[in-house]
Amino acid sequence: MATLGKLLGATRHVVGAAIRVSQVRATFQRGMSGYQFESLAVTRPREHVMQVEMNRPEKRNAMNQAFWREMVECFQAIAAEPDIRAVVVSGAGKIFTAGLDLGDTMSSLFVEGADIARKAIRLGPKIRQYQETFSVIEKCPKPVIAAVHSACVGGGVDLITACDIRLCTQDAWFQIKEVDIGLAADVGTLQRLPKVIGNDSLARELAFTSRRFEAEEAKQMGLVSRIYPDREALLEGALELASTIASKSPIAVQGTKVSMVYSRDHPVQEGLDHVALWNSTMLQSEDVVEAVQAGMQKRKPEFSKL
Ligand SMILES: CCC/C=C/C=C/C(=O)SCCNC(=O)CCNC(=O)[C@H](O)C(C)(C)COP(=O)(O)OP(=O)(O)OC[C@H]1O[C@@H](n2cnc3c(N)ncnc32)[C@H](O)[C@@H]1OP(=O)(O)O
Repeated sequence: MATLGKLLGATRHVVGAAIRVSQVRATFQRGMSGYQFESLAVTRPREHVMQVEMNRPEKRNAMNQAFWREMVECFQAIAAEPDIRAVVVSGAGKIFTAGLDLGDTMSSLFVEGADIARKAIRLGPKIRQYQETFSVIEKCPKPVIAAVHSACVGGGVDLITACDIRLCTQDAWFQIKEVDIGLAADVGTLQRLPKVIGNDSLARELAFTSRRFEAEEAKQMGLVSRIYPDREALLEGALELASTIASKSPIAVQGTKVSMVYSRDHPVQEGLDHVALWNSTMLQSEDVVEAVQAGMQKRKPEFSKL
């Protein structure tokens, strides 16, 4: 009974997501003109691939209030784009990101209220809203690749741990900086990093000390999977990887992401039940026939829009 309840819960989650996606699709079916943002530059550099670039280079891509809001709008729109199959997230200018905007966003955390409880009741939803800025990446069924060059500070680590794949340049460095500004990190690093690197002790060390670590160590711990000599090579590598992913069946790739995200947070049997339910529909896709036939005929498969 408990398993059935969980499966029904999972199904409701999937159906709920589909309804939200169709609502957003209605809003964003305006092609690239729907992707005009203040803090982000959104382009389609390759077929089926979107690049989302944090775009406040003069402020080192510090995460201001527009950013926290626009990332949600942007990724909800991407989730609903039938022709987009993979995403690259990058930073414009000198560094990837300096994390939380210590002016604009920091001041939004000082809320009005007659007493501490009333202030807390206002602040709680704001923190949850900021959490959604990165959770939306994880909820987007399309694989998201973080391409990190130079500094990735504070909120930057929260952001990249919500991505599916992380790549960086040789000169990249990372810092879970929150304790240095008097905060427990609260938008994803503490929850996701130990799972990403599979080393709880190291995750705690980095979070307690805010020790800066470099590309080689990031690769050794499993935070990034590849290191490139410079930003140009990094972006080329990230886009190439995104194109490879985009050449596969979108039904298969998105089912894989949804299943891996679900399985990370559930026991093996629940993950197996979830993917069995998922595939009882998705295995009936025309993509299975097309992928198998293309393989037999030694040709490139063609998959239709979602
Ligand atoms: C509910 C909240 C959830 C989120 C929590 C997140 C928490 C965090 O992210 S904690 C980490 C906060 N970030 C920092 O402490 C980093 C501060 N910045 C730096 O240390 C340096 O800027 C950096 C090493 C990243 C880059 O150094 P560089 O020499 O290349 O640049 P600067 O000359 O220092 O800065 C250039 C201009 O950018 C502005 N700027 C840089 N970082 C921030 C920031 N975090 N917030 C706002 N503005 C930032 C800096 O003021 C300069 O502006 P200007 O003086 O107008 O030229």
